[in-house]
Amino acid sequence: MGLEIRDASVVYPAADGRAPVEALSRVDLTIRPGEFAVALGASGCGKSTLLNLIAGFLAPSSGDILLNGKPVAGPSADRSVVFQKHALLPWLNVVENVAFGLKLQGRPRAARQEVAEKFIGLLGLSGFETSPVYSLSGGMQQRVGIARALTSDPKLLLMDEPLGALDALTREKAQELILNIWHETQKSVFFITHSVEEALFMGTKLIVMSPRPGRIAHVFDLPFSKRFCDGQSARAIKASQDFIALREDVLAIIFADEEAA
Ligand SMILES: Nc1ncnc2c1ncn2[C@@H]1O[C@H](COP(=O)(O)OP(=O)(O)OP(=O)(O)O)[C@@H](O)[C@H]1O
Repeated sequence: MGLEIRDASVVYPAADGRAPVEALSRVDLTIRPGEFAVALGASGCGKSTLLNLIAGFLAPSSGDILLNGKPVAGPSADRSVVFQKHALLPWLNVVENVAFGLKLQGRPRAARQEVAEKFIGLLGLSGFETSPVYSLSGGMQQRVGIARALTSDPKLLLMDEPLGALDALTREKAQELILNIWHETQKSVFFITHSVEEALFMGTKLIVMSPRPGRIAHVFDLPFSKRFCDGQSARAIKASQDFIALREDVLAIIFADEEAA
């Protein structure tokens, strides 16, 4: 059943003498179990607002957000969020950061340790358990943030430009790592990016959004992440004819939307 958004709109009220902002207008979206949905679009088209709705940080002005048929009434452990700025606790080490949510839930120390070790291994951070997080590279810190998000075993992983601050090479490696984890854990994902290439490579569903008012303008099914999980190399996929053709089509759509706005 997964996540279902029905005719959802968000209006931020007028403030400081400015007019109200229609950040999202009449959005319909379904994210099925195991689906990797990627939202792409110009700045201000409502991507983060959509993520905040799904996370339960924000209620829609109208419409419905349903998870497995039940209305989303606020944040919950079944939806974990990874932000661009990883929001780690700098005075704690890697394992303490990864286990932090479990500690808040009151899980016993041994159980916390076991779950944290599992995800530290999955994210390729073994050997760094006791390192203070400030001593790690940006890419490693982001992996700590992803490991922490996975510890609550969320049904849906929400990622707001998680790789935006990484250098190009680290970013490509992180894309592959996230796809491998997605494939292994079969989670549903909602992922925001500004990179067309990243969106096409990672998603099974591409949501192209337009601004003023923010809305879903186009939805595409994507085959490329499945090819990666079936063993094709990321470079070969990104250099393939159909990938390049779709990348150009999507860029043309985004530029046309920009000019029309
Ligand atoms: N709390 C708020 N109060 C008023 N307006 C807001 C608020 N948050 C966002 N907005 C406005 O709503 C619109 C959508 O913002 P949102 O952050 O969702 O877009 P975005 O696509 O995520 O942008 P970006 O890519 O720059 O992060 C923008 O016009 C923004 O200025």
